[in-house]
Amino acid sequence: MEPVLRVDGLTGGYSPRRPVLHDIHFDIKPGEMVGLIGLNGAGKSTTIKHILGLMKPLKGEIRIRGTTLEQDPQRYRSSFAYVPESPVLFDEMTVQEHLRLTGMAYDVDADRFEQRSEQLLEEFHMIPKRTAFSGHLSKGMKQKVMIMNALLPEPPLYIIDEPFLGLDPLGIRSLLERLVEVKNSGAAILMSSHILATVEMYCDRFLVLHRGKMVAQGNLEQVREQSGDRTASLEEAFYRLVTGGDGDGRVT
Ligand SMILES: Nc1ncnc2c1ncn2[C@@H]1O[C@H](COP(=O)(O)OP(=O)(O)OP(=O)(O)O)[C@@H](O)[C@H]1O
Repeated sequence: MEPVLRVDGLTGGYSPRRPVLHDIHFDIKPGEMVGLIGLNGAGKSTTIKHILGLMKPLKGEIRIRGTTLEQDPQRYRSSFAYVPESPVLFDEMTVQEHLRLTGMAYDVDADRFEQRSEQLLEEFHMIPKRTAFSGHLSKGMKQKVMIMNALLPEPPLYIIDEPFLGLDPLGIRSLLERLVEVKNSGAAILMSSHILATVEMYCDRFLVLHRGKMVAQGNLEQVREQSGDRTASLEEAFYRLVTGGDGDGRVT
C-alpha cells in the first residue's frame, strides 16, 4: 500500500551549518497511527515543521500522497490537517465562524459541513460555545476548536503535536475516540506526545527521535527489541534508548 506520508533521508534545521535533524526516514500508511516520541529538544517539532512545508529540507525529500510540496503545493497542503501544540485562533471570530472558514478552505460541501460541524460541536461538548468569540474561551476549549477544525475536512493525513495539553479527561477521550474512528476509515495520523502510556495504547507504530536522529522505529515489539529489553513497556524501552543509546547516559 502506498504511504500517505513518506519522509526520505530528511536532514534539516534552522541553519545549513548546524542541522538539527540527521537523515530521518519513515513512512505512514493509510489506517496507521504513528507516535513520534523524544525528549525536549529531540527534534519532533522541527520534523513536523518540515512536513508542513514551513521549513525546507537541507537534504532528502518529503512526499504526501506521492507529491512533494514543490511539485503540487495545492494537493500537498490540502492533504493534511495540523493541530499545533498551542492553539492559534482569531480572537474575534466565533467557534462557528472558524469551522465555516475551514469548511471553505478545504471545499467541504454544504450538507456535509452542516452534518460534520454539528457532530463535532456535540462530541466536544462545545454546543453552548458555538457563538462565543475564541478570545473568550478557556485554554482547553481553544485546543478543542483547533481539533474540531482539523477533523472537519476529513483529510488523508493528520499531524498532531502534543494534543492532550490543556484538555480535560472528557476532551481527551473525545479526541482519542475520533482519532481511532478516522484511522479506521483509512486516514494516516502522526502524533507527537510525551504521554507515553497513551501513545503506547493507541499508536500502531512508534518513531523514537533522540538528538535529531531516529534511534528506533517500529511496532512495540520492534522498539522493545531495539532497546534490548523484550518485555519493556514503551516508556521503559524509550528510557533505555535515550539514556543508553550512545553509552554516555546523558539525556540532554
Ligand atoms: N526557531 C529555532 N531556531 C533555532 N533553533 C531552534 C529553533 N526551534 C528549535 N530549535 C532547536 O532545534 C532543536 C530541536 O527542537 P524541537 O523544537 O524540534 O524539539 P522537540 O523535540 O519538539 O522538543 P519539545 O519536546 O521540547 O517540544 C533544539 O536543539 C532546539 O534548540
